Amino acid sequence: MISLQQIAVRAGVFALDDVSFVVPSGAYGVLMGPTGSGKTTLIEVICGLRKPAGGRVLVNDIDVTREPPGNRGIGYVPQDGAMFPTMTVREQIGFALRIRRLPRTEIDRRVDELSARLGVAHLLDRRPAGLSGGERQRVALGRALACRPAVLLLDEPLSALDETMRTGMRDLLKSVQRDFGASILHVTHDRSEAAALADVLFILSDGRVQPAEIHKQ
Ligand SMILES: Nc1ncnc2c1ncn2[C@@H]1O[C@H](COP(=O)(O)OP(=O)(O)OP(=O)(O)O)[C@@H](O)[C@H]1O
Repeated sequence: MISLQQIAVRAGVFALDDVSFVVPSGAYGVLMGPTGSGKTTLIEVICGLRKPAGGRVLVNDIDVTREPPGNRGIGYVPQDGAMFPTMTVREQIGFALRIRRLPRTEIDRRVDELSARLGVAHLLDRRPAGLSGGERQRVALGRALACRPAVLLLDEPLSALDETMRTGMRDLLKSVQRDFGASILHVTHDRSEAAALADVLFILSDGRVQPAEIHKQ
């Protein structure tokens, strides 16, 4: 469960004053809204990269508003996939596990399992420069899932992909929701993507988040 309660946030002259919404436990939430409406800003507040001026962020009923990003039980896939250029795919996926000082054998076991699940096992020794957009997104997803987060935040994860890859990645995201049991919040501009994926849909516009109907196609 992800719950935002009366969040206020400032980014330069941009401000949101009173944003509240809930993605229920295990649900796939989609957040839509015009360019510049503050979707990424809200995602950054949820994962702890941006400090809110007021309000609370709850993950599975626990107030994480003052917790550092690594203590929130949240996996984050940023808009550009943001890879570390010098690390191999194995190192990227295992990164958060090394920070948590898990034993080497456990890290290798989890990375092997995840990379097989996400279809990137053949890429483990490669570096990001040679990866396609779809491969990068799968690796970024693996890195976010490695710590078995309660919540997964996805900022426009399909926007750089062509139609075929997009369909494959949509199916993968739905199966990740099923298999990992995480609550998901996915930001997109694409209505058909929202309709295909969302259990709950929210629109951010003029500083307000409102629930919206999902028109399944
Ligand atoms: N560090 C900053 N300094 C000044 N303004 C900022 C900063 N970060 C974000 N903003 C502004 O906050 C507003 C919201 O930006 P944000 O990236 O959250 O929008 P968005 O809804 O994710 O947009 P898009 O759909 O284009 O990705 C924008 O007007 C942006 O210019």
